[in-house]
Amino acid sequence: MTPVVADIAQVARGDVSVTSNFLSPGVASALREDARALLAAGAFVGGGLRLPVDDRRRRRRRPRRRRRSLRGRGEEDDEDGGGDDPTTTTFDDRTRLCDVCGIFDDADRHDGVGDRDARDGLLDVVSDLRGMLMGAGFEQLSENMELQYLHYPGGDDDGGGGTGRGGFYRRHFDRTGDEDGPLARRVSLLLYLNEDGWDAATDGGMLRAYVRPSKGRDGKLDDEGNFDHDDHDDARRRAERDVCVLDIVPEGGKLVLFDSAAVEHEVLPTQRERWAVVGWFLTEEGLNVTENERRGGGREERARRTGGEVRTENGPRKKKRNRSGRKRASR
Ligand SMILES: O=C(O)CCC(=O)C(=O)O
Ligand SMILES: [Fe+2]
Repeated sequence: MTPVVADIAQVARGDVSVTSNFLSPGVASALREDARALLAAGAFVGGGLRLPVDDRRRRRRRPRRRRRSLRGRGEEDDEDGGGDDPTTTTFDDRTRLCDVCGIFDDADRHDGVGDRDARDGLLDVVSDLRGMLMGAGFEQLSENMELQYLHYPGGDDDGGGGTGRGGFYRRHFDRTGDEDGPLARRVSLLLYLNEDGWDAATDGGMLRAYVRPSKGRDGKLDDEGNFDHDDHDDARRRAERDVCVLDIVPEGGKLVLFDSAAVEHEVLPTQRERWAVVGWFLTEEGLNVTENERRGGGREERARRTGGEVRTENGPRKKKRNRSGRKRASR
């Protein structure tokens, strides 16, 4: 059987790579059942986004920083700076409503719960993806990464743990530039674990991505034509311009990859229980330029999109800059 391969070049140029049926139905369902067992055992942290108390007003994303090496799989590298301590953290359920289970920590602490083999298989898949990304030019990805199960409750009538409020995650970047620590999120990974027959019209729960291929999220390229990942000024204002909206149906087995700093995204309210794995490949600050970006990127053929995603233009994308800074026509 030909392996299903994600289009990494899309990630390198700030686009979103979507691969349907990346996981077989059996693997997706084993992982979902593992996550379901962990949820039942209380391994998930419920509700909103965990924020340091003194950051409540700013509602800035300050994610938990539980990481572990894909190679070692034993030692844990915890840089969360507040983590589980209820005296220093609070929950912001206006930004996000979903339950989270850290695969390297929360799940591991629940020995004997769920399907360890399925989880180990997931780590192999993720490790292969890291190899693939590096083979395609993302040379400097750390062996440490973050990996979580996500569970978004359905609305009242989903018959599957509904709380009366459907889950969601408001518009955000996974990497904002405010994070502490030596490692930064470089590539975001999503693997959907939902049951068959997701109907976006009635179930909602789509991942909406705001894409500006080849431009970086602040619309600026440096002199070499690379994204400037460290310039986070004006991002929100610029994100409104020249943006291409991509709605992705969270079908079981689907893989989504994107540049954590370049692609703003949100999860639309879901009426149906929604399961996912989310992960971040990390890089040391300053080591995040890919071969593709060094070569200029953005010239590859737009790869076929699988899974029936809907792409709509929010206004024309008129100009792009090439490596020498001159404008060229849009694709
Ligand atoms: O559940 C999803 O589709 C996206 C989750 C997400 O954006 C995140 O955890 O940062
Ligand atoms: Fe995200």
